[in-house]
Amino acid sequence: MSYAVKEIFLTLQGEGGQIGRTSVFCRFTGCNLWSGQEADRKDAVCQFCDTNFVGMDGENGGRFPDAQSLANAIEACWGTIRDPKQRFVVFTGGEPLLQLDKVLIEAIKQKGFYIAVETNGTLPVPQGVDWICVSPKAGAELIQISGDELKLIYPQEGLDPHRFTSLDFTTFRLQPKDDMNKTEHIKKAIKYCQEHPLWHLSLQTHKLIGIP
Ligand SMILES: C[S@@+](CC[C@H](N)C(=O)[O-])C[C@H]1O[C@@H](n2cnc3c(N)ncnc32)[C@H](O)[C@@H]1O
Ligand SMILES: Nc1nc2[nH]cc(C(=O)O)c2c(=O)[nH]1
Ligand code: SF4
Ligand SMILES: [Mg+2]
Repeated sequence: MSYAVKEIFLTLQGEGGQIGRTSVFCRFTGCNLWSGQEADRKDAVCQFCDTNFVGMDGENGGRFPDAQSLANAIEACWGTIRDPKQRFVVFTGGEPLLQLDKVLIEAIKQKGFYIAVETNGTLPVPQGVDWICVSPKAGAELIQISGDELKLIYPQEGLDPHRFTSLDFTTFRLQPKDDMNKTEHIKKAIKYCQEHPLWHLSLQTHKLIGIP
């Protein structure tokens, strides 16, 4: 199978339980909850997306003919100066589970990478992923009901965080929705966490420090 990739870049994981960790981000093209076109946003299942996942024109993006060529590109992005024992890749998108498969996971594992995924939870995570972050979306059926973190964007109309607390996740995080009312959403998320301490606040720290 070939893989459509928007971009591959080195950064720090900005969100959630692996925050601050040097990471290669592999952002796949395409999503099942929005076309990525602004004209379609208001009719999309997921309407608050902060990401451009359309096309293959980003840094190191392109159509990779097979798992080996994509694994090689991810390895090259980690580079030779960084400790190979710390190799860490985050598969995101778009929706990575539309493309991330066992063959790619195996090729990446061969290179000694710890594998994390950021998913909307509408598709099952294949075996072999080391860190599963699920971010459910109002109006989309949740299929992946276990993982390392459930990261709920807050607030979402019609989504009560309580609905998820019996699921098999190690940690539960609320991430304030980044839009024109961000300040208000941060306040609301803080209040919710303080009243429901199962939930921990997750901030998008890469945006605070101006890295991708
Ligand atoms: C761009 S998504 C890609 C992965 C996957 N499609 C998903 O939704 O989880 C990466 C992360 O950013 C979060 N996110 C997207 N738009 C956001 C926004 N406006 N404010 C805060 N978090 C956002 C998502 O919920 C997800 O946790
Ligand atoms: N630095 C950084 N951390 C992130 N964590 C999740 C992200 C994503 O878009 O999936 C993201 C991102 O886009 N950049
Ligand atoms: S599901 Fe994820 S990638 Fe798709 S539109 Fe929503 S936040 Fe963006
Ligand atoms: Mg992002």
